[in-house]
Amino acid sequence: MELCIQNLSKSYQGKSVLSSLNLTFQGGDVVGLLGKNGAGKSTLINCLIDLVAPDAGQFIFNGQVLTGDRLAFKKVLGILSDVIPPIPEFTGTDYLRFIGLVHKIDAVTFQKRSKELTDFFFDDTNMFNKTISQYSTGMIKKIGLCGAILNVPSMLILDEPFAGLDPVAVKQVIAFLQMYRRPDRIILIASHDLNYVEEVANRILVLDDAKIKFDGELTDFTAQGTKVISEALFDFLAPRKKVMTFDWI
Ligand SMILES: Nc1ncnc2c1ncn2[C@@H]1O[C@H](COP(=O)(O)OP(=O)(O)OP(=O)(O)O)[C@@H](O)[C@H]1O
Repeated sequence: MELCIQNLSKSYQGKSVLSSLNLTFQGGDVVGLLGKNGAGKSTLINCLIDLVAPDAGQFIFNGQVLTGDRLAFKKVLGILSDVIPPIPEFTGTDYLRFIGLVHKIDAVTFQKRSKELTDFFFDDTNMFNKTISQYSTGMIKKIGLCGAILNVPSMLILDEPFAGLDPVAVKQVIAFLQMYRRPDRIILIASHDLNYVEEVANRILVLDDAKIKFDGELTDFTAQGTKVISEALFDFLAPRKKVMTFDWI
């Protein structure tokens, strides 16, 4: 399992968000994608999952350049992103059934996977008969995660998976990801929840000024654990010092 991103560029209204990025993801990678608000993390993900057309660049999946509908790649993809939320008019059960149909998962396999996933992530299974429009933020995230995993994706992409989850749910997601990572799977997690990222990632990517500022092992990023991850990120991003001039406070 290998995905190469070559010379990926994207601008919005003349402002470069991604500038000639080159990256390779390999099986076993659990990547924490970090960066400030507006750094381009979601744009990178959206280009990767074919929601946003890049200005330039190509994706090479297992040696094949992805073109057209990229179906071979999408079949092995699992995505959790607020940009494509679970359909609010569906019940949780219907939503998972819909995902199962999209991936042509047979009925017996579907029953087993959906039951085991929902039993793991949810306490109150009565909710599955209610429409997703009645779910809380965390419940929407969890049903979205169940949907993302249903096809047992080789590439699992999670955009802000921890945002809106209570601490118990976060623990469940982390435990699940620790179970899910394998030498033949890639997990890409864009998140600001650095301590949670640290519990699952083995590789860190930092995006800043449309470029990759850091790409390496988590242990190198934190200088063999001598820095906490937030401090390490702070060092890379070196934010401008702003002078406080609130004379009205
Ligand atoms: N559809 C769009 N039209 C115009 N500009 C956009 C669009 N989508 C994103 N941008 C701009 O691209 C830049 C990167 O946005 P993006 O959402 O990728 O950042 P991010 O790193 O995911 O941020 P955050 O951490 O806040 O989620 C921002 O300046 C944003 O305003």
